[in-house]
Amino acid sequence: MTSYSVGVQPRCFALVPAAGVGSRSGATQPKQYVPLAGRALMAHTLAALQAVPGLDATLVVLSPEDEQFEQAVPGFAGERAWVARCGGASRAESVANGLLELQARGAQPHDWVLVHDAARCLLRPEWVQALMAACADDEVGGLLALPVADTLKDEAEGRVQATVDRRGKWAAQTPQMFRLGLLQPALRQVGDAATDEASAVEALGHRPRLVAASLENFKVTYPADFALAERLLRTRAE
Ligand SMILES: Nc1ccn([C@@H]2O[C@H](COP(=O)(O)OP(=O)(O)OP(=O)(O)O)[C@@H](O)[C@H]2O)c(=O)n1
Ligand SMILES: C[C@](O)(CO)[C@H](O)COP(=O)(O)O
Repeated sequence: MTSYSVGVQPRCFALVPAAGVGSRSGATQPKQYVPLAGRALMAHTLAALQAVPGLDATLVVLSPEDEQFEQAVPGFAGERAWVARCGGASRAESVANGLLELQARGAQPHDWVLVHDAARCLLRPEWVQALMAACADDEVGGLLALPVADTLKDEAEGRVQATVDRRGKWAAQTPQMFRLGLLQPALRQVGDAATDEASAVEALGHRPRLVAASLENFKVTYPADFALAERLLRTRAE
């Protein structure tokens, strides 16, 4: 594979896919705009990323039909905070379109891209820093993740088919951090089949690094997740 370790200092960009509709959330608007602890869910996510030292810029990828962002996250856009309404029909397409936007803004193949779900609003800057430190000298890159703590079941028609050996199993979170020059061809090859960036990179034969994060870095997905996220955000603010 291409060796990026010698020569120019890579830059680090955050790319936040935020073009989903939140169909599982039960909300009447895209879940990234649901108010939590005084501001839109996604405003918490972006504030955490903006507090990470060493991130050169953050790009938010919105749906082309989005009319809410500027009101929901006032004052976001700036020199190091970019917004593009180039979201696609799937998360993978939104990320791929975001990578093209980063390129158009000068990102180079050796630069790092940290893809983070807008819906993971409990992110802490120190977890991102831990990922960046772990991947800085890595050829491939890596992701935040959590070793599975529950017993895992395989299901068929509402009944247990089998108990799955959970040893060595991790639940993938975000950010997921890869070089632009690796992630772009990986997503191009795998397309919508990739539910995360790591699986696209894995499909090219690489083994991303796993960096342990926290249960708190969960993705708001189902109706009950909003109340949990709000409680945690309010506790942090105390
Ligand atoms: N076409 C899409 C679909 C998803 N996302 C983003 O990808 C992240 C993780 O996806 P998920 O939790 O699945 O969000 P939704 O697709 O909005 O939710 P659902 O699958 O319940 O509809 C979210 O921040 C979401 O906005 C995106 O940018 N473009
Ligand atoms: C990328 C991700 O957050 C890793 O857990 C997750 O796969 C995204 O959610 P989706 O439901 O697959 O879109």
